[in-house]
Amino acid sequence: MSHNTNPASILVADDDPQFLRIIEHHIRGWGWRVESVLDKTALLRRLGAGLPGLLLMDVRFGEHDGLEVLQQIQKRHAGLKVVLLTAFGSIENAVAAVRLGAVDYLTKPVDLARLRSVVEHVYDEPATAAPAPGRASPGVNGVARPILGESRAIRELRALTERAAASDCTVLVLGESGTGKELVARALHDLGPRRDGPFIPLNVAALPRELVESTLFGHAKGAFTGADRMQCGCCEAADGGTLFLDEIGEMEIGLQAKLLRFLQERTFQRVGQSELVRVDVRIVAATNRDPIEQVRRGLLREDLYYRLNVVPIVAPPLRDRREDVPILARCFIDRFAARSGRPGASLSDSALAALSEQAWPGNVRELENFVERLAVLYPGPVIDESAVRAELGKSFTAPARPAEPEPGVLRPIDQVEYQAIADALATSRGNVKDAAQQLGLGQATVYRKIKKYGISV
Ligand SMILES: Nc1ncnc2c1ncn2[C@@H]1O[C@H](COP(=O)(O)OP(=O)(O)OP(=O)(O)O)[C@@H](O)[C@H]1O
Repeated sequence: MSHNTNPASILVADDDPQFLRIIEHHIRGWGWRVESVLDKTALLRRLGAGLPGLLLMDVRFGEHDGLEVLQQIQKRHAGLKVVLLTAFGSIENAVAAVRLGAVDYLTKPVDLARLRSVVEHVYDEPATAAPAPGRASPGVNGVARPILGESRAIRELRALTERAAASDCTVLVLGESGTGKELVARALHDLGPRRDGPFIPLNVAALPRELVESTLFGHAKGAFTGADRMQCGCCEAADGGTLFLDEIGEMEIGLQAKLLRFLQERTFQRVGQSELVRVDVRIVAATNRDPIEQVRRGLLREDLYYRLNVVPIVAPPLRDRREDVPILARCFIDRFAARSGRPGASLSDSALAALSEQAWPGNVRELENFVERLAVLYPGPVIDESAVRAELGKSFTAPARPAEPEPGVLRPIDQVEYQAIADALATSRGNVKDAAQQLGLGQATVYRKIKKYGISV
């Protein structure tokens, strides 16, 4: 069946109206058009009227099994891009979804930063920047999400990423938060021999510690309370593809020993099972900490570090390659404009120069968020230097806060944490390093919380 495609829209299918409201709000805020459907009949009807650019669908969809629905709609609408939402920890569904042709999966509760990056990855047009001259293969700039920049550091990073992709070796991606480590990991997958296999990211820091092992290796039925059936983990999900272990520095030292064994032998045991499972997986790991310092402090096993560090790739901070700021900012404004149906929006040369002066402690992610904020707040066709300066000059503005509680009234810990972080960022005028110092937390932790609560700096 052929249909009109409306590539500028995202369709969300979930039977929870409250979830839909929240998710729609965020997706719309990032500039895409979004619609939602609450049941299978509405979904099929909606797809019959024209295909969205992307369908986000819950694996448990009313009384229907989302995987069956996925199969049905893929038969009718070949080429429709689907991202499945699965319950926390039910990685098995994710495996099945990817095998059935879903382009990616997300676990619920949805991490908004990850949702956004998945949607962007699936959605945005490839190669905004021209490929480097003389490159024969599509190369890093020909993949769905190009690594942009023309600074020497970025050109070297691209060349190294392409070479490492071809070799299938284990790669450790290092760099501060927001420098593009996940982008490099995806490029390694997309350009390598496993590109047709799954790319399975696992953010170690985003999981409660006690769930990391079973999410990674799966578990047997009855392995722990609530394990009512056997489940596969990310290692199995990534069979034939790439497993991306993000924030590896946060993994518990005991589990690091098991990961090491897996790296050496490519076999592992599901939690609660003695049987060995063998898979064929490429490992890419990333950390925003200094691994040598972590080893020195006894937080990262030295033998694991050497195993992972076969090819290190360092993503440089944006402040060391300011010449890339205009290229990135132009791409972000084009992308945002295209998504939100406002083609033609641009940044003046002096606006770009003003952006290039900044240090961007949150790196490319911070620049991306800032440019989007400009695009939303200054709808004229050309955003000029005064707009940039006005926004830069504003002290950090916290998003609408929850109402102040009565003294002595207990609040959920998330709310307390949110408030503390928002306050620290307000006092430090958005400087994450200072805020982290005030809070007695590591910078990486503060960035993670900023992502978690969707705070804009
Ligand atoms: N060189 C680049 N070209 C284009 N986009 C980039 C580049 N570097 C980073 N980005 C964009 O910046 C955002 C952050 O990048 P990414 O998530 O890869 O960073 P990260 O280093 O993995 O961050 P974290 O350590 O916080 O997980 C993403 O939206 C990514 O697409």
